[in-house]
Amino acid sequence: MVDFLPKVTEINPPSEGNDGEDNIKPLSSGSEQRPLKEEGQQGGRRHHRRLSSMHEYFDPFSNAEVYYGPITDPRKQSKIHRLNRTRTMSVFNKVSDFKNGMKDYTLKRRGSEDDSFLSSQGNRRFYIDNVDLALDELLASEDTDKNHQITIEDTGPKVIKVGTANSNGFKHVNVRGTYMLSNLLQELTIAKSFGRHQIFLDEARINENPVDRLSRLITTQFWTSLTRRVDLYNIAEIARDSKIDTPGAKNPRIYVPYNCPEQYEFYIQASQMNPSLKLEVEYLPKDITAEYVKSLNDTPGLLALAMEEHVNPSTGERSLVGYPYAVPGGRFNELYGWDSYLMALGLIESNKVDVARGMVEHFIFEIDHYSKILNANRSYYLCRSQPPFLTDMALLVFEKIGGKNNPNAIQFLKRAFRAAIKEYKEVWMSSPRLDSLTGLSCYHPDGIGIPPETEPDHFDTILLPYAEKYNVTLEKLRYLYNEGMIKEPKLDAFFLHDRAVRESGHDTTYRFEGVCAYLATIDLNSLLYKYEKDIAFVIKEYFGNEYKDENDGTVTDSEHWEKLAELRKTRINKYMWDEDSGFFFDYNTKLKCRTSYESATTFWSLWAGLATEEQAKITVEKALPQLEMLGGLVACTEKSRGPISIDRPIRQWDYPFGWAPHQILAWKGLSAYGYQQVATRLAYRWLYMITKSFVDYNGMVVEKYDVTRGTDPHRVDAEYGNQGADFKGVATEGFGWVNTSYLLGLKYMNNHARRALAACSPPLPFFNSLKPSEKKLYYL
Ligand SMILES: OC[C@H]1O[C@H](O[C@H]2O[C@H](CO)[C@@H](O)[C@H](O)[C@H]2O)[C@H](O)[C@@H](O)[C@@H]1O
Ligand SMILES: [Ca+2]
Repeated sequence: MVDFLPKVTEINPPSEGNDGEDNIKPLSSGSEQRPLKEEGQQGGRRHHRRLSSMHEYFDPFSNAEVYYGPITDPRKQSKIHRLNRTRTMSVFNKVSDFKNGMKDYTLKRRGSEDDSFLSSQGNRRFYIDNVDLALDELLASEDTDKNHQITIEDTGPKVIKVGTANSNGFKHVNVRGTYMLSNLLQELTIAKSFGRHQIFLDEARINENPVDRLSRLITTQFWTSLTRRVDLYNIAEIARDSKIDTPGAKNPRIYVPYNCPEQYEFYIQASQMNPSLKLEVEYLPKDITAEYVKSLNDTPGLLALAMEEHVNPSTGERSLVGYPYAVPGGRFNELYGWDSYLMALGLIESNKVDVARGMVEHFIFEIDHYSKILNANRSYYLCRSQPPFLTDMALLVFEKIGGKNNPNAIQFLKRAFRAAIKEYKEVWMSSPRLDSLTGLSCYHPDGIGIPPETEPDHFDTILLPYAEKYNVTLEKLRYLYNEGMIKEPKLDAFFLHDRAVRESGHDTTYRFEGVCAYLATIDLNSLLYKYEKDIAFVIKEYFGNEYKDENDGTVTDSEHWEKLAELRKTRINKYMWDEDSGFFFDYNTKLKCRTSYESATTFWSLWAGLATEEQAKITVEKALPQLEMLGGLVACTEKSRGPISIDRPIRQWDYPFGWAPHQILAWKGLSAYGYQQVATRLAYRWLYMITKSFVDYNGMVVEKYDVTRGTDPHRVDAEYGNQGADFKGVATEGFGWVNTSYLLGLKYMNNHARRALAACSPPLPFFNSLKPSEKKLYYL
């Protein structure tokens, strides 16, 4: 057996005195210096292990489970593995000041850093003997604003001493700067979460190129943290929801479709196995009405999703287990509609096809049992959907699981397209979402009352005049209105549109306020065009060009769907295209006029492939300059958004905020029309912003960014704030669609751009520094 631990070598006691600089805090390996001992070793003789050889065995960038797993635990190594090689050790003559606990040092001389450390040529390691104490010391010294993160806003010394592995922690070196210190904080926090008290830490791990570090974390850690897979033991945890705070929301609850008795049994079994978790299991009725959904507002619950049967190979026992899926992150701890598509793109990029596939399975289940792809699988989302992407998602997964050469993949594709056709017809091409005059579709979900998942004060400005009118508190007003005890048609209209806004995924924006349900948006109609084209393709290729719809008995062929797509394209051009501005605008079906709100979703026409070459050119020439900001595409122009005031608060899907879905769809659309260089330029901007806040703000990756801010773009004080910013010590999830955008954006970057990103080179200086031939790569 190979031995992984260096041989224990006897050393002289370290000398008194400081090996470092003035006033630099040492990151203690204990208030008392505790050299590593052999397990079972008697006190008295101090031993020193030479540790640097472990590099040959441990990848500094391995996953946390490995890096902080038992094999690297200094306390366990003697039991597990030892290195079978020895090497001459440094011998230290001084006793470290660490034994005096943390204190300020007086610089005695400078050439005191661990020489072997300095000469170790990149294979440098730290040894931290007391992770808890080191964390406390690091935070006490560097987290001056006490938010458990080390950021550029902290005003600490920005340098701390860390013991070297070669010296068994007796000698130390300086770790400097926000980025390294915050990475140190992150690593210590992770080590602690693995129950580790002592660690070896490669310098390379906390000094890693930030582009590499972030993409590594997304691929190996963030997706894992965001992935859920229901089983008998975790359902109570998965069902928990931080969004609703009513007494009836205290216990976790799962709602099961009326015709899924196996699932009902499964959840009952789960609740009986651990009664202390108080999991409540309820059947849903066959007919799910808006009235019924409203009646669940105070007793919200998770909605059951697709499960597969597992057979235990040794016992033959059968059990259900959920298909895996990813949640967006932050407070959004359930399966979402369009987030799932956007995450699937990144998951596939990270070779996590099973999760992407699982989400398609869930969508098929949702269409079958809830008659739509849900906004998300919580009871309060039962009436509304989100932007539809199922056909593209299914095709992407299909290709990854073997495509036309795999009969199972073909079956999967057919099931997904049957569901998508049902969704297309029954959700998007039926009343109330279909506008029969134009033949275009609107976001227009059913529902009653105030959406319960929103932040409590979100509607205060709207509700206040009514509270005054009825001389009641806002809370009372909400109750009276939700229970239908007061009738206010204007509020009804407001909430009809508000629900539509939420169905659009763009909650909220002044583009949609008070009007959304009547708008045939360029977003939705581009997506439906893509559905029609994809359905035409799949019917031709995989259904023998004849599709019999079991639900309505119709038989259609590819040509039929091509015609539908052409028709929609004609209508979009007629009602939405504005050549003067270069935008596709939404069409107001009530007022029968085109709107003029300039939105980044105009690029969805390119993503779907419905714009002409000429329209794409005009879009690039005219619309793009209105939307291109420091950090990429902004959601809408400042002009369209209009002035902001106390009575007209800022909305998160408006200027100055930028969102990953807008970037991703625009990059793809532009590339498809030959504007790959424009996509590259936009991607550089977006990645720069993400990388910079990752570096400056303790590894933070958030839901959305202020694309006009150079310094702290993650700071978004709109509506429910920014998701992903609120963590202690280490961010473990990122945010789903931003994770994807980072991985996809990097595909546009050459080595030069990657290096510039790693150096956080701002877009303009970077673009200006390029040679003319290089500028072309960015359409400059
Ligand atoms: O709770 C308020 C709203 O939150 C969701 O919207 C936002 O997060 C979603 C998940 O990332 C995302 O799909 C959506 O585009 C965001 O605006 C939710 O979807 C809304 O229905 C909800 O009211
Ligand atoms: Ca801080």
